[in-house]
Amino acid sequence: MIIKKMNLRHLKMTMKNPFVTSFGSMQEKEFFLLEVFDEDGNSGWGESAAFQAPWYTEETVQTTLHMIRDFLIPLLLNKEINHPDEVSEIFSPIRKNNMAKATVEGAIWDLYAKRNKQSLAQAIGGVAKQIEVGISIGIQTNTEKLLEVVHHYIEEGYKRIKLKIKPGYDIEVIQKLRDAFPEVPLMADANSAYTLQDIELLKKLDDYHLLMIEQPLASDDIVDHAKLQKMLNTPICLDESILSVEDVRKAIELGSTKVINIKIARVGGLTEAKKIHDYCMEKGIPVWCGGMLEAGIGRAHNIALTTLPNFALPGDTAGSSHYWEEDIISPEIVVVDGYIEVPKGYGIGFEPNMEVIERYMLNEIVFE
Ligand SMILES: O=C(O)CCC(=O)c1ccccc1C(=O)O
Ligand SMILES: [Mg+2]
Repeated sequence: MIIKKMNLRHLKMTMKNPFVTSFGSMQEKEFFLLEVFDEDGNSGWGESAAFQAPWYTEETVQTTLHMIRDFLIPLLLNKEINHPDEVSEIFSPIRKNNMAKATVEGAIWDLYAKRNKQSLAQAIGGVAKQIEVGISIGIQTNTEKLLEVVHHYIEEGYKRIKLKIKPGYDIEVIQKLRDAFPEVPLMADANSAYTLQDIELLKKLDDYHLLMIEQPLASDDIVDHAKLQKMLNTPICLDESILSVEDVRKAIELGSTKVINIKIARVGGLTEAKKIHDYCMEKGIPVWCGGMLEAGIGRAHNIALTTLPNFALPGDTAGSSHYWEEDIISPEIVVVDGYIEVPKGYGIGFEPNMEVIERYMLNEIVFE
């Protein structure tokens, strides 16, 4: 296929509720939708994940624009591509900026699947017809509110609860949750809020049979995580520390992790995400699909990824209505009894809703 044209739309949406982590609160979500066209007029869609501020990784909305517009698009426009796996090769002269790369690669994957009259899940080798999902709950103003929110999501059927923690909002909160819901599959995500100095506190996590503790230590660390894992029974899951399959290899060799959170954006695209999946499967390490508070296009890519066989644990891909008054795709993504049905249509299997997209659009750039 030849990439004839690309359309970069900048959107701004407001989430129903602020999402609070150890770094602060966010409610506005700005992102890009990239639509790529081939020589026959087929089109594929990708969504960018970086936030306005660089609190999760170093990328931002503005660095995404800079990278896509000034580096990545010029490398692909009017080029012939036989398979989306070639895209990461073509992007290899550009270091990191994984979220920008994943936006473009995601659009190429959707286009490729559509041209081949396959669903995106089929195109990457996925097998599941439905996927199991959990929910990630931000830090709440008080424990009563948290218990109420958790109760609500358990009633809705979500398969596991992930709780954001930070120093001062951890053991006591987990204790109260466990008292209220002794059996619920529960995990905690620290987004790098602790150090090895907190070892005594972290060891107490072992009392609450958590499924795992996600990214307790620094966002670029795998050495201290290995030391910590030796002192904990609770499995460590790495998120921020993993940017590539090479990172995964090193973390597993060191014993830093027993589970991997795969985010397409953080690892630079579906091709790398699949490599990580395959490597972990070979090593007996289960994986699950993380989230970046995506709108519908990004969410659809996550669903396709989660159909691969080693996605053994529920991910963070909650339904559209958990985040948005109105999502940018039709139909919206719905969760029934903790499951999402994998769409059978070609590509991502959801239609971009142009009316809604135009309503939230700030700006549009066409490249041809
Ligand atoms: O609901 C989602 O999309 C995932 C929520 C989540 O946990 C998260 C949201 C924003 C940034 C980082 C993380 C994370 O997994 O650490
Ligand atoms: Mg995380």
